[in-house]
This record gives sequence, C-alpha cells and structure tokens, in this order.
Amino acid sequence: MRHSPASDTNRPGARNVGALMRLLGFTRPYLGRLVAALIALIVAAGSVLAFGQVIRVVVDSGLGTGSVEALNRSLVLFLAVVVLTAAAMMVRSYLLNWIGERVVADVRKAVFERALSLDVGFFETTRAGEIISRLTSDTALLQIVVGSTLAMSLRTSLLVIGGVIMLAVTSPGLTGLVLAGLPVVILPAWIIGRRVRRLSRASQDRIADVGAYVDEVIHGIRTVQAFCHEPIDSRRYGDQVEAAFSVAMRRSLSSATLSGVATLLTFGAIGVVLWMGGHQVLEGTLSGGELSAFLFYAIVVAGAVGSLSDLVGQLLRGAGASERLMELLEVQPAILPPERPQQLPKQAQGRIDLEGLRFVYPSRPGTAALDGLRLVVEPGERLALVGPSGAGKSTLFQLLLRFYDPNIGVIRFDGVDIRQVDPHALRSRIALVPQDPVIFGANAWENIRYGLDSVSDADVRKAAEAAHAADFLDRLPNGFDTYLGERGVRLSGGERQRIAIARTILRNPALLLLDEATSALDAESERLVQDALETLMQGRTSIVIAHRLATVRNADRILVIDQGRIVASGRHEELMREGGLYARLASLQFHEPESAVRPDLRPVAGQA
Ligand SMILES: Nc1ncnc2c1ncn2[C@@H]1O[C@H](COP(=O)(O)OP(=O)(O)OP(=O)(O)O)[C@@H](O)[C@H]1O
Repeated sequence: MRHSPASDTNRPGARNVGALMRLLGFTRPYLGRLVAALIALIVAAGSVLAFGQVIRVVVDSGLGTGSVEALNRSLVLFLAVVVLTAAAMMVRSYLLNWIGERVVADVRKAVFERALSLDVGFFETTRAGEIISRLTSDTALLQIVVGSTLAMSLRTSLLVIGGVIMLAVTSPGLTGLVLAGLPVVILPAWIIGRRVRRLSRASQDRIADVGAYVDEVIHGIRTVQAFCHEPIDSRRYGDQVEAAFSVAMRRSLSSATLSGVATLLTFGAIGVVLWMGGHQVLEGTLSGGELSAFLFYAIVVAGAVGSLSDLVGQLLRGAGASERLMELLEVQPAILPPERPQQLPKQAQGRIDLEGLRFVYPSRPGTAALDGLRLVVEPGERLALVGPSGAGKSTLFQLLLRFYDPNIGVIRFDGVDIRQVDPHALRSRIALVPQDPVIFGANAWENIRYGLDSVSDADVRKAAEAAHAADFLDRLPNGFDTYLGERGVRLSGGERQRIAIARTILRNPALLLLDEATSALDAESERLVQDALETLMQGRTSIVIAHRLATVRNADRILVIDQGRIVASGRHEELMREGGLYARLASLQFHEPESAVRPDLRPVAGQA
C-alpha cells in the first residue's frame, strides 16, 4: 500500500480518532504504569472534589461551632486531604510524562526504522521535509497529547461529572439555577475559543513558513551573495515575520478577550450564586459551610468546562499528528527480502547477467527508461557505459542495486536472480561510487569506515593511502580526527571522490559501480583520482558511467546506450572507426585536452 502523505493535520474525524487509538497501542508494554497513573489521576480528581467537603466541615464544624478543638480537627483533615492530593498529582504527573516520553521515543524509532526500510521510489514521491517534520514536530505534539492532554481531558471530565454531582448533593435548588445559566457562560467562551484555536494554527503555519525560508536562504547563501540577492531576501523575510507577527497579535487579542470575557462571566455567575445562596443562608435553609462548598464546586466545574474546549482542540491536533505518523508506519516497502532468500555463492565472482530488461519508472509510465536490455558481464570485466543524457545509464545502476525491480526481465548476480536474494546480501557485494560522493558529519575515520566498525584504524589508513586520500587528510588541522562534512571541513570534488574510493576499498566489493564525475578536476587531482580508481578496479568487475577518455580507452568493452537500448558495443578504437553516436559523444563528452580527440571528431556546429 502506497500513501501520498496528507498534509492537513487538523482534520477531525473518525480516521483521526482511529489513529489516536492505534497510538494508544504503543502504551501496551507499559500497562502497569498506565494503570498506576490512572489510579493516581482518579485519586487526585477525587481529592480535589473532597476539598469542597473539607471546606464545609471547616466552616460548619470548625468555625460554626466556635470550638477550637473542632477547628483543629477539621484543619488536620484539611491537611490530610492536601497531602493526599499533592502526592496523587505528583505520581500522576510523573508517570504520565514518563509514558508520554516513552511512547514518543518508541514511535520515533519505529517511524525512522520504517523510513529507512522504504524503497527509493517512496522518497521520490515524498519530500524529505515532510518525513523530517513527521519525526520532529508531529512526535513533539504527540508527547504533549499522550503525556498531558489525554490525562487532563480525563481528569477534567471527572471533575465536571463529579463536581456537578457534588453540586446537586450540596444544594439541588442552586444546582438547577447554575445549570440553567451555564450556556450563558459557556457559549461566548466557546465561540471566542474557536477563533483563538484557528488563529493559533494560522500563527504556527506562518512561523513554519519563516523557518522554511531561513532554511532555503542559509543553504543557498553562496548563490544569494553571488547574485546580490540579500536585500530581496531581507525584505521577503521581513514580510513573512510581519505576517507572523500580525497573526500572533490577532490571536493575542482574541485570547485576551477570551480570558476577560471568561473571567467576567464566571465571576459574575459566582456573584449571582453567592447572592442567592446568601439569601438562603440568611433564611436558614442553607448552612454557611454548604454555601462555601457549593461555591468551591461551582468554580471547579466552571474552570473544568472552560478548559475542556481547549483540550478537545489539542486532542484533535494530536490525533492529526498521530494519523500522519501512523500513515508512515503503515507504508509497505516495494522492495522486500523474499520469504526464503536464496544464498549468493560463498565465493563472490561479480558476474552479471541481464535478460530482456525493461523498466519504466512508476512516475513516468509513458516511457521506458530501459528497454529490452540483454547483457552478460564476465567476472573482472571492465565495462564502460556511454550514452547521451537521459539514456538510462544511472537507471541500470539503480536496478543492479535493486532499488527498483524491472517490469520485465531478470537480473542475475553470480547466477542468482537478485529478487530471490536478501537485498542486504546483494548490496554488500556491490559498491557504488557516485559522481558527487556524500561526506557525512563525522571525522575521516568514521567517513571511511562508514559502518564497518570492526575495521582497525591501521586498515582505514591503508585504504586511505591506496585511495591517495591519506596525504591530504594528514594535512587537515587534526589529521584523520578532523570533522568533515557540512559543518566541518569542506572538501574539494577530487578529495571527496578519493574518500569515497577509500570507503569502497575497505568494503572489497565484487562489483564496482562507478559514476565518473562530469566536472573536470585539475590535472594533479585527476591523476590521483585515476590512480586510486585503477587500484580499486583491480580484480573486480566494474561498470563505469564514463566521462573520461582514459576510462573508455582502458575499458574491456564499451556499451553505447541510447533511449534505454544498447545501440553499439566494442572497444574504443572500433567504435571510433564506426563513427556514429559513440564517435560523436566521444568528441563532446570526454574531458581531455582537445588534441586527445581526433580533429575530425570535434563537435560540428549544430551537430550536438
Ligand atoms: N526517478 C525517476 N523517476 C522518473 N523518471 C526518471 C527517474 N530517474 C530518471 N528518470 C528518467 O529516466 C530516463 C533515464 O534516466 P537516467 O538517469 O538513467 O539517464 P542517464 O543516462 O544516467 O543520464 P545522465 O547521463 O544525464 O545522468 C530519463 O528520461 C530520465 O528523465
């Protein structure tokens, strides 16, 4: 099942509630703590309600009888209830927060693990930012919902129900009055509350816009400065900040109005109760203690009802967030290991067999990226792929690594259909050196080792030496310990390639997939990279997307690919003699001094 992620987190409804229920499934391992937390929650809510009775006792028995001893006794009772309430609240708060944090940690790990297991096709249709926002802001929202909102809603509901019962017990007459007047208090608060919620959401969205803009500008700072784009960015950013400010101010105004109106109505209503209750006390139909208790319950219920609408809003937001997360958890990878994976031969050879391969990218159903490819690559063979842009060369690499499965045809690696093999087993025998290798935010040791934790420092150094990377790494401020990557030392194109080559040497793959850099390196760097590649290719099968004359000259065989088909194959000299597409491409593509290409094959105006 493939999902295209929903972006609306606030849509209430059955699916949201369902997602929230699935989220609750994550609390199952912590059932014991959950039950303890619920007990603490009920005790805390109960003891808050008990306060009303304690107040009644203090007023009627303590103050009303005029006995010091009775007052002392009632205060001891008061203290006992205070201690019980405080202890229950503490336990509730700790346990629920613990569960909230735990569930969020578990959800984060589960979602990340799922994201890592998905096929590359998924990442083509889903923006990285979308997944990151799910892992960070959605899980943060969940933490609040699981750790507090759910509990607060339960507690508030208990308080409302319990409070109304206690009101009725204390004075049925006054309760009827309060219930009749309740809509007058709740309705305006509810209407303004909705507006506040809508504006908070809008304000969050504006802030997210501001964040996204900063991210884009900072990442592209070189382009921004090179094009003197600063004043424009500054102005656009300023506009966005002002937009965020203006929404925030509208929200603040509504929320200030809400608290003013709520205070006015609640206390006004309490004034009315006090006035009517006071009359009943004067008439002797109600005791002072009962009136105090009644007021206490009225305040508790009013406060609880007031916060319920907020809590429901938060719950819905949390439900939206959990829906987004659960959706990601349910995506099934398109590339899965078979149930009973076949083993590759123990001794890797690096033989490849492509049989009638046809592949269409799911997002481009109209055109075949590869069409009827038939090919055998012998162990140790050096194959160069040449073809115009968009011919399907990188696509072939993607299929060999089983990032996609072909629509028709079979790929065999050392005689075994790669669909019958665990993708990890297959990929551990293949190494890809991309055009622009990724350098991670770690030191050189980690960058070269990249997951092969058992490899010793001495072996890492040996690999770096073979890749001609040791010299420049040693010259860095802290040698191999220097932090590389985006926030560390920036490396030149040739240096990055040599690190990638060292990384590959350590892996000792049977098949090497190499996408040569299109950008020309300076002569010295070029020689070092070529030299390192030469070492790397010794004794393994290699398929190279060729952009260098030296590569095609040294290749055992060159395949010319055009529009997903093999249109010619042979050695450099043969293909040059044939003329045709290869000769034309050779003159255009290979980064070599002009004199290295036959003069008659230099691009002719209009021919490209
Ligand atoms: N992920 C993708 N989704 C849809 N179409 C794709 C995808 N990747 C490549 N294509 C299309 O498939 C065709 C073959 O692309 P491919 O990247 O294999 O070409 P290439 O020979 O490697 O080109 P270049 O030398 O420019 O890298 C092109 O038409 C390209 O637009």
